[in-house]
Amino acid sequence: MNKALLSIENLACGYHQQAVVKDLSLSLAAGEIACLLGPSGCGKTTTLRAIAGLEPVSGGSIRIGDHTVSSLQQQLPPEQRGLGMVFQEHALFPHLTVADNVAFGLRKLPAGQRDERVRECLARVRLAGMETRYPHELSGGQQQRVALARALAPRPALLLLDEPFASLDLDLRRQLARELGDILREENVTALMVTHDQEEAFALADKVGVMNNGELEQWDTPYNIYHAPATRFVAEFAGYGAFLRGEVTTAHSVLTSLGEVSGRRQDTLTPGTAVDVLLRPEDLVADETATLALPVTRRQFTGATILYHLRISANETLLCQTDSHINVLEGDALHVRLGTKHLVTFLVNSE
Ligand SMILES: Nc1ncnc2c1ncn2[C@@H]1O[C@H](COP(=O)(O)OP(=O)(O)OP(=O)(O)O)[C@@H](O)[C@H]1O
Repeated sequence: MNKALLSIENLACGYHQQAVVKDLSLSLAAGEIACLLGPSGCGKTTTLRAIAGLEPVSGGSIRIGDHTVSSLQQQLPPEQRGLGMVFQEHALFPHLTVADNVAFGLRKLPAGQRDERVRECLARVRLAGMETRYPHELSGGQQQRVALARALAPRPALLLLDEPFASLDLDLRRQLARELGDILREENVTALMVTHDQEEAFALADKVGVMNNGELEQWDTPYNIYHAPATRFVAEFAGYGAFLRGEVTTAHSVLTSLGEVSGRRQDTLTPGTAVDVLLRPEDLVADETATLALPVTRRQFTGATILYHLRISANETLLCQTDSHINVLEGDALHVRLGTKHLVTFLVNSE
């Protein structure tokens, strides 16, 4: 395991005496890419701003490398933190060319090295040849690439990105998010990005943090966030799923209205305990030979797949994702069997 490049302990910060980020701790190793995910207003941007040194902290500490950059006792100015930043709005200098924008943080380098690094960074973001253009002569996606090249050029220890593609349309956003992962890894930069988009976070990040109401509910690999959510909130926020009420029977099973649901359980609950079992769309397998047939209340066609909403009772619905060759209409029944490999359970009425 690499040494922590960013380490936050019990961070608290807010505005006008109001706590916005509460007791947040996380650690990011050198070279890792992480995403902060969470609903609007949960404190993602405030966390990023605190790391950048743009907001004072009211408790806890932030370390970058070997230095404490924020605590109650000290607050290093943003420009001394060795950070790069990319924001949602392009924030390029409109009167400077692409090359001069990228060179902005390289003023201390000799001209030859500076030009070389500008060329290298523009090639990295696939904008070679655009050096003499001005920002207004670029598309929104190209402007964000320039902003990325500018932030990367001085080789920051840590790159902070706040919804860098939010103003772009979905296709371009997904494409840039994919490329961003490659670019960051080629540059070997440690990065923390704020996003609303769970798919973007899963595709890009080594670590994902899910925030809710100022608290970090889980900081983990994308796989664990999806398959081993620590809380109901994380379970519901990070992907489709539904809960099925049941009762623990053995270490490997829960009895529900659909029969025994079995798989490895992570919890240590005793038989007889009432639980809600999380069932992701892939935990239900469409199977013509299955005896269980559930009415389709809604179908979401995506092209390659169909997400079926299946009614179990007046207040219980399950989801099943199939390839789109399995084409059942709303109102008809889909034959399914349970295909759980592991069980994620939450105590009834727990958070
Ligand atoms: N400068 C400010 N002064 C006062 N309150 C603020 C300020 N900036 C943010 N807030 C409040 O702090 C809370 C967290 O805001 P923040 O921008 O960190 O959330 P977020 O998770 O990034 O949201 P979004 O995804 O919508 O950008 C919100 O309730 C917001 O209204």
